[in-house]
This record gives sequence, C-alpha cells and structure tokens, in this order.
Amino acid sequence: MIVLGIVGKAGSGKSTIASALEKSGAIRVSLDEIGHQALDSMKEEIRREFGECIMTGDSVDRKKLGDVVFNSPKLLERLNRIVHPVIRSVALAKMIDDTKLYVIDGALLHQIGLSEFCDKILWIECSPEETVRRLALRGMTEYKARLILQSQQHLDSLRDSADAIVDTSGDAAATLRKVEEVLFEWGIML
Ligand SMILES: CC(C)(COP(=O)(O)OP(=O)(O)OC[C@H]1O[C@@H](n2cnc3c(N)ncnc32)[C@H](O)[C@@H]1O)[C@@H](O)C(=O)NCCC(=O)NCCS
Ligand SMILES: Nc1ncnc2c1ncn2[C@@H]1O[C@H](COP(=O)(O)OP(=O)(O)OP(=O)(O)O)[C@@H](O)[C@H]1O
Repeated sequence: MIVLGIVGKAGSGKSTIASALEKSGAIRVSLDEIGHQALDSMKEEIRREFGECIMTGDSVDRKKLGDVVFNSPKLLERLNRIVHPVIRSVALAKMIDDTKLYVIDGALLHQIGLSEFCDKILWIECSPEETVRRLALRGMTEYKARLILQSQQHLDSLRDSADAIVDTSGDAAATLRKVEEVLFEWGIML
C-alpha cells in the first residue's frame, strides 16, 4: 500500500489533482466528502451543540453551519471536536488493500491525525488572490472565501515539511504534469 497525502488551503487545487489521480487508478479518500457524511452521522450531537438554527428540516444545513463556524474560531473548534474523530476513523477504514495507491486529500490532513499514515505528502499552493477568484467561480462569496482562508492560516507552517510543493497558478493541465513528474521521481506509478 502507498498512501499519498494532498494538503493545501481551500481552493488551491487538491480535489482537481486527487480526482485526476483517481481517474488514473488511485483510490481517492476525500476528507471533505467524508466530513459531509459525518454531519449526518453526528447530527444529534451537532444539533445539541449549535441549536436548531443550523438545521433545515431534519438535516444539518452546511451553508448555515459554515456561516456560523467560519465566523468564530471557538465554534469551528467545537465542530472539529465532534467530526474529526469520525472523519479519521472512516478514512482509515477505507484503506484496506495492501496493493493499492490511496490518495487522501484534505486541508486538515494533519489536524485530523492522518499525516502519519502517509508515505509522501504533497503541498498544493496558489496565490490568495487567484484562490479567492477560483472559489468565487465555485459560487462562494469573496467574504466567505477570505474567512475560510483566515481559518486555515495555521496550515502555512506545514508547507516546509511537505515532501514536494506544487504551485497551481498555471492551468490544470500544467498542474497535473507537475504532479506526474513528482510521482515519477518518487517511483509511484499509476
Ligand atoms: C463547515 C461545513 C459544514 C461547511 O460545509 P460547506 O459544504 O459549505 O463547505 P465545504 O465543506 O465545501 O468546505 C469549504 C472549504 O472550507 C474548508 N474547511 C472545511 N472545514 C474546515 C475546518 N474545520 N477548518 C478549516 N477549513 C475547513 C474545506 O476544506 C473547504 O476548502 C463543512 O465544511 C464541515 O462540516 N467542516 C467540518 C469538517 C472538516 O473539518 N472538514 C474538512 C476536512 S479537510
Ligand atoms: N492549475 C489548476 N490546478 C488545479 N485547479 C485549478 C487550476 N486552475 C483552476 N483550477 C480550479 O480551481 C478550483 C479549485 O480547485 P479545487 O476544488 O481542486 O481546490 P481544493 O483545494 O480541493 O479546494 P477545497 O479545499 O475548497 O475543496 C476548481 O474549480 C479548479 O477547476
């Protein structure tokens, strides 16, 4: 088994890279996706902690919850404490085949306690201006994009400990060529 971690801030290009690697045969473990599922499995605890204002009907409303937690580091930490242990165990349970290449993508790979399972870690980066522009294309307001990036400032300290850094300021095809070069150098074949 080989486990490749892909980290970087919101909108830097992690999902784009991870899904390209998935198309080439790797097994993708998306921490954002697992996190979304965890909101359902931990629904009652989240409802107790944050109240009815973050619910729509009987489901946790991601937009409402995001507006609450990204505005308050204290509340974000409370959400993390509820969902991160679940994300960690669901991610680990997916990685069971010794013959496969697994790609875990997520800004909070280290914080969730998964970096120690990675053989190699790729740091993905892009300028803040371009990142905000890309997040806006995804339908996010500039205000929210900046709030999220602010909540991820602590990630900067991880950059230098990564095994390689890929800048995604160019187009997606150039990014994917760079990633392929790095994997080739590491002897990881897809
Ligand atoms: C707050 C929630 C409900 C907002 O959902 P929504 O669909 O609106 O946003 P989405 O999940 O696409 O996240 C938007 C961006 O914020 C980043 N982000 C998400 N959670 C966090 C967090 N706890 N701390 C910092 N950044 C985060 C994501 O990596 C992404 O770049 C959701 O992100 C969530 O449940 N987060 C807690 C789980 C978590 O830590 N997930 C990230 C795993 S890497
Ligand atoms: N060179 C590039 N490399 C990667 N993504 C790019 C590039 N150029 C533009 N993009 C676009 O940037 C946007 C953000 O990329 P992506 O969703 O992969 O980021 P992310 O790091 O996974 O973000 P998040 O953590 O918020 O989910 C996407 O719409 C993607 O198509």
